[in-house]
Amino acid sequence: MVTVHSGEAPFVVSAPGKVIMFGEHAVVYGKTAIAGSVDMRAYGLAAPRSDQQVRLVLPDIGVDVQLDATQLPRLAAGDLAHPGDVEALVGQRIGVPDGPGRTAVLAFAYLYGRLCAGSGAPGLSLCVRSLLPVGAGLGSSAAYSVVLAAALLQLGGQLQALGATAADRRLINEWAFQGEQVAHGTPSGIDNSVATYGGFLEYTRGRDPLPLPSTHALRVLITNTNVPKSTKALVAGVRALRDAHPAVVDHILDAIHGISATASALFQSPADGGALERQMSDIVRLNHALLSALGVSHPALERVRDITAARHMPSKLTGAGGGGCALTLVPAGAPAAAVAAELAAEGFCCYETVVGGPGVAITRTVNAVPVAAWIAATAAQAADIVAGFAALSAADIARLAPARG
Ligand SMILES: Nc1ncnc2c1ncn2[C@@H]1O[C@H](COP(=O)(O)OP(=O)(O)OP(=O)(O)O)[C@@H](O)[C@H]1O
Ligand SMILES: C[C@@](O)(CCO)CC(=O)[O-]
Ligand SMILES: [Mg+2]
Repeated sequence: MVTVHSGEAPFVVSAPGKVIMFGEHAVVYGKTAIAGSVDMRAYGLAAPRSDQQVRLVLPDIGVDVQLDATQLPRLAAGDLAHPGDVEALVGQRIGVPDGPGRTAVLAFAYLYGRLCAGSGAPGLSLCVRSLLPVGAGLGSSAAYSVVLAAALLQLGGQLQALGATAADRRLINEWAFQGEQVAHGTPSGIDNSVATYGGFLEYTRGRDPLPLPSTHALRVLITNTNVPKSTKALVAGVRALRDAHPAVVDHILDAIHGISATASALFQSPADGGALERQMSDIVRLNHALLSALGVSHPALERVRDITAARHMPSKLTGAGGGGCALTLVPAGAPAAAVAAELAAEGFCCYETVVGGPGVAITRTVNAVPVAAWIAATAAQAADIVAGFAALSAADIARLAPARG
């Protein structure tokens, strides 16, 4: 039987991962990138509690920590001025264990410290599960960060309408960006923006992300080459090439900007599906060729490209390159399953997904049934609501996603 903590009713927050469609690397130099949300999401169950205990459960990465809310320090804006500040302020104070979950716990403790800590701080149990692969370039850290920010803002009564208003989204995005900063230091902000707003975004550093009012949902195949990559090293490699050959590399970056501008116009155009697919195919091929010229492709990414090109499906690397993921456009009627099988036979992992789905969402009900009762019915053997949520199958977790608009 699932027990519910007293106080406010439990709620579920979810946020999508991202795929960069066009403009990676060039975005570092102030050029425009286009990214979209994928239909794989992170899901957080927030169960408010009245005993001032704070429990964070992250089953995907083996974290289950319980902290006394009065132990968690209240943090101020300047506390994230230097990398390592959060580590010093929070990590040592509350004794966060070393290991792969350390960053995730620190990001939570930082956001709780900024948004909730202090006298009368609310207690909660928060369990986050994700259907996104971790560290594969699909923005799992940003989806996690958006879930944290939205849950804590909701708990603190700072959202107007369960994250649905423009002001709510702006607030969630701002705080999620800070969560990403705890983890990464200097993220561009594109990942948390997509996880918050969903859909397609036009993103240029230093400007507000521009949601593209697209009516075209795109079917794509995302292939994880499973080749580990270092975003930092790849970005540094492009910088070294640009320093050595500015006159050449700046033209490549400008050309990539032109691709993003073309894509932005296409997403907003009333072009029919066929015309859109033809033009998108051209710019996918061009963008990959330009990224390859910048030295950020990899033999595994070229292999994905060759296999899909043979079936008339264009691919490009997505994210930093050097391994990680490739993005393949799936035109209507294309044999996606056959290509996915061929790619899987080479040891790659494929996900077919639709780009451009909903952003952050907070819900208190599942098909009109209160979250707690739905979890109780779905995970009947679990001892409490968090254990129930942790026990849900991936298919059940996916049922908590908002419907496409
Ligand atoms: N399911 C999850 N549970 C808890 N923490 C998670 C989860 N998914 C991601 N994270 C956090 O995000 C980190 C991985 O983020 P990282 O930025 O390295 O990869 P990514 O976001 O998947 O890829 P990219 O940033 O290149 O798109 C994890 O170490 C953890 O801190
Ligand atoms: C390579 C890059 O453009 C995208 C990595 O996902 C780096 C960045 O934008 O911070
Ligand atoms: Mg990330």
